[in-house]
Parts: sequence; C-alpha cells; structure tokens
Amino acid sequence: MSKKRVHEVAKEFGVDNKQVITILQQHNIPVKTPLNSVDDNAYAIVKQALSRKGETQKAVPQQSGASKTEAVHKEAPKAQHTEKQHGSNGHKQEQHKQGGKPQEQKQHGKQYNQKSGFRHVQINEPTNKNNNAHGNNQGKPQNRPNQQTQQGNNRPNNGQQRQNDTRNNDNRNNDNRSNNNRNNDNRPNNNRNADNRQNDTRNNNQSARSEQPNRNDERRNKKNKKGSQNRPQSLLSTSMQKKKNRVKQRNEQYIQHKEEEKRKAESAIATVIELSGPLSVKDLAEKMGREVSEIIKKLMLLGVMATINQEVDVDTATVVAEDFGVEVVEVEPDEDPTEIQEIEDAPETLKPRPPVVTIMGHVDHGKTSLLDVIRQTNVTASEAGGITQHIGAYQVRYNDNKITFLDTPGHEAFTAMRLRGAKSTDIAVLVVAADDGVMPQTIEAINHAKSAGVPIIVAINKMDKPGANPDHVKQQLSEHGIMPEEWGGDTIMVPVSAKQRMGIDDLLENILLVAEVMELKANPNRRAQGIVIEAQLDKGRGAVCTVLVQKGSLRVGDTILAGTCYGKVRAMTNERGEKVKVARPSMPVEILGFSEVPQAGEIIDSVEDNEARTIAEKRIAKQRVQELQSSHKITLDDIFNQIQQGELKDLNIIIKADVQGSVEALRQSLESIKNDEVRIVIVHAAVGAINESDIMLASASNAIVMGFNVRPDANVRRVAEQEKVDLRTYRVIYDAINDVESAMRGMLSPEFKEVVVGRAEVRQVISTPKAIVAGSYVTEGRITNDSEVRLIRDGIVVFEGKVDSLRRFKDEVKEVKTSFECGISLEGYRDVKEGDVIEAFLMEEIKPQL
Ligand SMILES: Nc1nc2c(ncn2[C@@H]2O[C@H](COP(=O)(O)OP(=O)(O)OP(=O)(O)O)[C@@H](O)[C@H]2O)c(=O)[nH]1
Repeated sequence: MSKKRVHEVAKEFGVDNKQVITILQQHNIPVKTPLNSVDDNAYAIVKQALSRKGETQKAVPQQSGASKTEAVHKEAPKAQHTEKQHGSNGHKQEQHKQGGKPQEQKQHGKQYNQKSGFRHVQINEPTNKNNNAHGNNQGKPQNRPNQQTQQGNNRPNNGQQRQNDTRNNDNRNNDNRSNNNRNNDNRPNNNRNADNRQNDTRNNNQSARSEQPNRNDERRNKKNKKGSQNRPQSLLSTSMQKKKNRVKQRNEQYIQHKEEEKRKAESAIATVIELSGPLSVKDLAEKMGREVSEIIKKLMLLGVMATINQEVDVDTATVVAEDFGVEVVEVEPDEDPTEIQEIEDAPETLKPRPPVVTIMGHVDHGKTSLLDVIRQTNVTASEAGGITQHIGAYQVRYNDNKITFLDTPGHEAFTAMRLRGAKSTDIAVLVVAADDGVMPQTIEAINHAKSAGVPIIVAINKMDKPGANPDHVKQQLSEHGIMPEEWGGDTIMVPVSAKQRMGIDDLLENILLVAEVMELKANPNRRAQGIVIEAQLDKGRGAVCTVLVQKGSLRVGDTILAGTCYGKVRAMTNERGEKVKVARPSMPVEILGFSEVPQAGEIIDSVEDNEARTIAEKRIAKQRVQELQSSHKITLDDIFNQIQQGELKDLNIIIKADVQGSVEALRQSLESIKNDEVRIVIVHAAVGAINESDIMLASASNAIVMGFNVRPDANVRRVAEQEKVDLRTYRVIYDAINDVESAMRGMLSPEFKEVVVGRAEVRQVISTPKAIVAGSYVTEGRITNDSEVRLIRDGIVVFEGKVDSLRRFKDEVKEVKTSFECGISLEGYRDVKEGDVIEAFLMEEIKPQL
C-alpha cells in the first residue's frame, strides 16, 4: 500500500486528524501534523484502534445504569489506553445520546427526588478514574456514580461513605483487571479493600509504564472537571430547567416593569412647566416628565453639549421645552432657605443716619492724603510702596454731623473693592489732580459710581501745584457726562489741596448738603445688617473684621452670620480703637467673634442663635453645588466662547495674602489679564501664610504660588524646592501683576533673585531710650548688619527694611551665625514682638546668559 497522510486516514475513518495523531503518538509513531505520512503498520494500528473504539461506543448505549460503567470496563486491557484517551469523548457521546432520551432522564430525576439521600445519577467514569489515579476524594460528589452503580447492581445500599469509597476503588481497580475479575463484587468489603491495595500498586506500575497516555488522561480529566460535563446528567438537566424558568420569569418581570414605566412616563409628560431660574438637565427632564437622554439629545441638536448634572439657563431650558411642545411660565424663585428674609422698615421707624462716602480716583491723585487731612491722621507714610492697599473705614465728626468715609484704594488692582465701595456708598467723592486731569481710573470710577446710582462730588485736588488747571479738569469731566454746577450741570466740584489743607471745609459742607438732600435714613431699632469691609485672621484675636452697619444696631453678644461664617460678637472697636457696645447705622466697627474669616463684601446679618449655624451649613452645601456646577456651567453663549477659546492652555495660580481685600484684588487683576494663548486660572486664593498644603496643591495642579505680604517658613521653602514649585512673594500688588503679564508675554527676565541669608527668632523685646532691640536667636544661616531684613509675624510680613544695629552683648558686630544670640534693632521700626521672625536676605543679580 502506498503511504497515506494522516488527514487522509482520518477522512477514511471519519474521525478528526487529531484523533489519528493521538493514536499514532501513543504507539510511538512520530507524527505531528495531518500532513505527515503514515506507513502500513501505522495505518493498521489506527484502524485497529478506531474499530475497537467504534465497538465500545456501540456497546455503551446498550447498557443501562450501572452496566454502562461495566460496559466500559469490559474493554480489552490492550485497548485501555485508547479508552482512557477517549474517556471524556466517550462520556460526551454518552451524554449526547442520553440527551436525546428525556424520558429516561425524567425517571432518574424522579428517583432522585423520591429517595432522599439516594441519588440515582448517570455514570461518571472520568471522575472515577481520576479518583483512582490520585487517591480518593472522600465525601466529594464523585462518589455518587458508585452509589448508582450499587443500585444498578441491586446491591443493598447501606449509605455508608466508606463502603461507597471502597466501591469506587473497586470500580477503578476493575479497569486494570481482566474482564473475568470485574463482576466478582460479591466479596466482603475487607477482602475488597485488600484487593484495592493490591490494585493500587498495580495501578501505580501501570502509570509508570504508560506515563505519557496517563498524563494526557489527567489533563483531560482536569479539563472535564472544570466544565459541566462532569456533573451528573439529571442534575444538569434539572438545573438547566430551573435556569430556563428563572430567565423566563425575569423576562416577564422586565417587560412588566418597562410597560409600567412607559405608562408612568406618558401620564407624567407635562404640557406646562414653571421655571424660576437656571436648572440642571436632570431637573428639567423631571419637570417635563421626559427621559434625561431626550433632553440631552435635544440640547445637542441645539449645539449645547450638556451632561445630566450640568445647568442650563432659563432661555435654553425654554427653547428645549418649547421644542417638546411644553409651555414655559417664568415664576419668581422660591424662598431661598440660605437667605435671610428682608425686613421692610415702616417709614415711621426710620431715623436720619450719617452719609457713607467713598473716595475714588486715579492713582496718586491724593485720595489718601485728602482723607488723611479729614481724619487729621497720617497713614500714607506706613503704606508699602506708597499705595493704599486695604479698605479702611472711618467716621469723622464735622459741625456736629457725622460722615463715614470708606477709603478705597486708587490702584487698578482694587477695582473689585471700589465696585463694592460704590455699592455700600451714598456719595462718591471723585478726586482728580488739578495738574494731571482725568485719567483711566478716573473714568472707571465715574462708571462705577454711575452704575451704582451714587451721586458724585468732585474734589479737584493739588490746587496748590503750579500746573493746576481746574477748568481743564472740568472740561474733561464734562466730556464724560459730569457737568459742573456753574456750567449748568448738577455736579458739585470743589477745588482743594490736601497738602495745604485748603478747601476741606467746603468739601465736607457739600457732602453734608448732598446727604441732607438725599434724606438718608435707617431704622436703628431692628436686627443689624451691614457689609463686611475688610477681614483678616489675627493669631491672637482670631477673625478680625471691619463691618459697616447699614441697618439696625449691632451689639456685643449678637449672633452674626456673613456668608458661610458665623459667630457671636465678642468685642467691637471704632476707628480710634475705642471699645463700643452698640454700632448704629452708618457706623464702621471692627468686630471680633467670627469663627472663620468672612469674605470682604459679604452681607453680615445679626440672627437668632439657632439660625446662624443652620443657614451657614445650608449656604456651604449650596456653595458646593454651585462650585461643582460653575465649572461646567453651560449656556448657549458658552458654546461660542468655547469655540473661540480653542485649545487654551491654563496658567494656574495660587494666591495667598495677608488680608482678604488683597486676595481679591490680586485675583481680580490676574483674572483680568487677557491673553490669546494662556488663560489664568486661580486654583486657590486665601488669607494667611504660605503653608505646605499650598505647595502640595501647587505641585499637584502645576500652579505657581504668589504670596502678597506673606512669607513661607523654612520648611515650606524646602518643600517648594523639593516639589519644584515656583513660589513668588510680593509687597506691592502692581509688581505681582506686572510679573505675570511679562511672563505671559515671554518677557519675564528677572535681573535679581532674592536669596535668604538667615533667620532669627525674636525671644525678648528690650526697650532702650534710643531703639527697640529684638533679643534674637539665629535659627538658620546668618544675620549681617548690612543685609536687608523683613519682620515676619505669623507668616505675614509686617516690615521690610534694613538692620539699624546688630549686637552681641554690648558690641556692635558685622554678623551673627546660627545658634548664637544677638540684639537686632530695625531701621525706622519699633513694633517688634516676641515670636516674630527676622529674615535677612539679599538680592543677587542674575547674570544674563549669552
Ligand atoms: N502738591 C500736592 N501733593 C499732593 C496733594 N495731595 C496729595 N499729594 C501727593 O500726591 C502723592 C499721592 O498721594 P496719595 O494720597 O498717596 O494718593 P492716592 O490717590 O491715595 O494714591 P494711591 O493710594 O496710590 O491710590 C503723595 O506724594 C502726596 O503727598 C496736594 O494737594 N498737593
């Protein structure tokens, strides 16, 4: 016979190529692929093996119950390996055939149910073999087939596990014995156990001899174990039936549920909805009785990409609703539980109150000087950089009348505060330098005052200057809609000189005149309401807040609420530092008692004891929701903005400053910097020293840290270096803004870099006739008598200047190193306190790189 290939032989016998290969390999004939050739001898082997197998398969279905097991056992020993090899296949075939006999299965199932603890199941030949090969798995379900085998043989079932096990072994061992021995199971158990041991030994020997096929067996058996084939057939079928029933039941429930939902949805679809303000997509869907997905789809068609929690404005919501044929009725918003209800004061309760005046104008036109003259004090000298940086509020008395002044700073940086000043103000005094005329911030001030509906009195300052030209100023102002009285307009213009104290009375008289015409009144006998002018954290005193009372009277002991902060008024002082018990309308006071620092510009209310906390908590919750939504706030206009922005890159900034006013000023100024490529994002802005968590936040959000009048301590600086966070500190806001602007234009090239030389801790303050000496201990680096120093209190810079004298005991020294004590006095500064830190630094020039 000519040589055939494996696949041809397989085809001839109607079996898989793999099966033929396996048979040949078991006979040590080296074939690997279906293309390998097969000689006559090999062909005969395959033929013999397959014909035997065919007989086996034919024989099996003729058996029933236990005899099936035995039918397999009756195989000739020669063919054992083949049988083992195909054990699983044979088993599958059996299952397949049984699958076609539901009647038989049902019977088995019945028997199982009727005789509890007596399981009638199908053969589990592979498991038995497995047990034989690996010792016994007592108590495991593999025993079941043997119980059935026992039953099939009409043997008494005593239900004892041990016996079953023995029987298992018996069956297994029978595999290895001749057919003649197989059915002699009538021997006593003891004998059979002895037999088992013998057979085990034999099994082992056989295993050793046919290692290869046995390993294949094991693998197959393992594989079978994983699959359901190993489970008894009747169990399989009943569980399948149960599963089917469950699925059917679930499907029915699902359909019912869907129908119910549909019915509900149809009945819930609204034809008219009421809208009182922006609302989330989810809320809109609920109001309309529609699916959220329908709303989102409609928004998409309108060009608005919104998610379920995003907010849509009333206009957008109306368009969407109308598209669904739903009528929209705009209504007044519901009462907000986070708002304090306004009290309508009856006219008879109103009493005259002093006017609140804001001084506005361009930088350096003399606002502070003018107010200074009015207050008879001098604050200009102590202001860093000569620019007013905090709102101050003062009440002055003139001719038995009181006037409250809010000193709003003139620099552009304080636009936000100026705006707030105008809102809390009755009269705006616009200071215009007679020699300089109308400047950009003069116009801005006019616009703020106009938009707030506040009457303007113009103070034409610096009249003493040779170049003073009041007419030119009037001319310029009239061009901006501010017409002087003498020219037929309604604006009072008073020429003054802060320097020479000229025209001040005239100005004050005119303020009172305008106030009189305005008939400014308030009810002093009600709970207080006012505005937070300024707030900061003082280590010793806690939150310190300048408040302007606008209505009612604020008393020590009152429970107060401002934004999300609340507390009880512990103490109140006026602008002269005198303690006051009651603050009436238009009176500015500094109060202590807030648990946290409120935001400047916040409305402060005196409330019932139990109200404060509840409302504050509600406000915090509302704020959180708003914060979440604001980042994704979406309107139809927004889409256009986003397209315009294109791929914008963000410059993340963290702001820390000494007082809330500065925080806001810096934030406002930075955010107003416009640049096509970069958008400024204020990641965090707060009052207080720069701390480690600021640096970590900056590191995580890739932000720079800008400190204004605050300093990091040594540890924070170290962390910043480690995290490679750019940390910049400033004393003048203008410099900070300039830096950012230049950096964004790519023009930031610092010529000097600040290097901290050393730090000393003030441990004792010694007062001498000549100076205040800070008895200090150098904690790091060195302090030199020529270095520039800053005095830091609770992380806030309170002074920056030079060392006046540096002493060790009584001797003047040039420098003092770490771990030494010394006496330091500062040039022109006496307010040194224990616990302050003196930081010595020098400005190092950075050589331009060629
Ligand atoms: N000659 C003259 N100089 C004045 C007069 N008023 C103010 N100055 C000077 O103008 C400069 C600016 O004065 P400030 O009072 O600080 O001006 P400001 O508008 O408060 O400035 P900012 O706080 O920076 O907004 C100071 O050098 C004052 O001495 C005045 O009536 N005559």
